Amino acid sequence: MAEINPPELFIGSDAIQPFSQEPVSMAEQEAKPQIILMGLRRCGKSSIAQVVFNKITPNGTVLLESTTKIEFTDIETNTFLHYELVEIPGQMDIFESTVPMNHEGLFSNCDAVIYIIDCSDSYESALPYLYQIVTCAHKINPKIRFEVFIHKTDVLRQDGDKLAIRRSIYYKVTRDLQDSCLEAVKLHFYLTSIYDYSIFEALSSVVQKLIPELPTLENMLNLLNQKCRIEKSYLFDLHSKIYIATDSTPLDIAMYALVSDMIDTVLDLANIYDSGSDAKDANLSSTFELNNKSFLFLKKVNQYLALVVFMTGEDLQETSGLIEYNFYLFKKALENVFEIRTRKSKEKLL
Ligand SMILES: Nc1nc2c(ncn2[C@@H]2O[C@H](COP(=O)(O)OP(=O)(O)OP(=O)(O)O)[C@@H](O)[C@H]2O)c(=O)[nH]1
Repeated sequence: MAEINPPELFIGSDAIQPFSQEPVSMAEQEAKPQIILMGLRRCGKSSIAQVVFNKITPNGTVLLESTTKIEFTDIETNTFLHYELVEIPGQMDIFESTVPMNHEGLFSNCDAVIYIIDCSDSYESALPYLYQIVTCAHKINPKIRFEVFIHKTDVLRQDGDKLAIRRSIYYKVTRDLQDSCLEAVKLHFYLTSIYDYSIFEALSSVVQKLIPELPTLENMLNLLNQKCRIEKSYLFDLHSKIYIATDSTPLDIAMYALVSDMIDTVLDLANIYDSGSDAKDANLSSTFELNNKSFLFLKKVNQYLALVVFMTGEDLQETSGLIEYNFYLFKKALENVFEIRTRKSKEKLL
């Protein structure tokens, strides 16, 4: 199978092939990755899905009714991110034989399990079910990744309390797995809440792992940073506000919050002044000037994705030409990566 080489970036567009977005076939759709959302009753599964993907306000989730059957949601929000979210109701024990879809079928096709623990309740009661899921799912499909969201952290006032709970859960879970000789199974822990940006950040980390081109995208963003003296850059999915890639510098949650607010503002304004023309929409860009000569610059790269960068100490008037040119090359390179992906998945199906 041909390897994906990083596209030739920032040296001119001659080497880059034109972008073609062809319809996805049935077989390709079936191959999409699957993420399972699990946890005890009322831990917050539906709320997370509704807030992130359906734009319900966090307060609006208070009235959500308990889920009674397994829910499958196809999430295709951009060219790189197409997966299925499967929500298992908290009242359903998937290890019971009466459940409509048995756990073997469930885990054998799944890429990641997100297990949600309500830390506002007695979180220890959620640990035996987590242990049961990890041991069983790992046996059926050793490739599954386990992501644990320690959720509703907004109810904990002190950062110290959040870290103490995380430490305690981590310690108990790893000890139980070690006792079962399963220390090789790695779990990732996140502190989340729908009342702040932590849930978007955690989901970004989870879904990024589903994108095989992630190292290439990271490389491209690193190169862009170098060429334009950018401090931080993100490739955002505009619909869900999940970022599908960022450069290799450390992530700052305050910066993420700022970028996220910027996207909301720009999209709201774009909706108000929308001319209805696709061409205008595709060229959408915006600059926010912050304190101390720093800037946030957003530019749409296609219908779903936007590149957002943070710069300090630059005179934007002077550098705007350089940025525009490199953004253009970035966009072309991205199209190239997507084309390689489409070609590879077609080859796989032959
Ligand atoms: N404080 C706080 N409450 C939350 C958060 N996320 C969800 N909730 C609340 O938790 C309650 C239960 O949320 P659901 O999303 O219905 O829980 P669920 O896991 O889907 O429940 P089942 O369908 O019974 O499995 C709701 O009242 C939500 O408003 C959060 O981050 N913080």
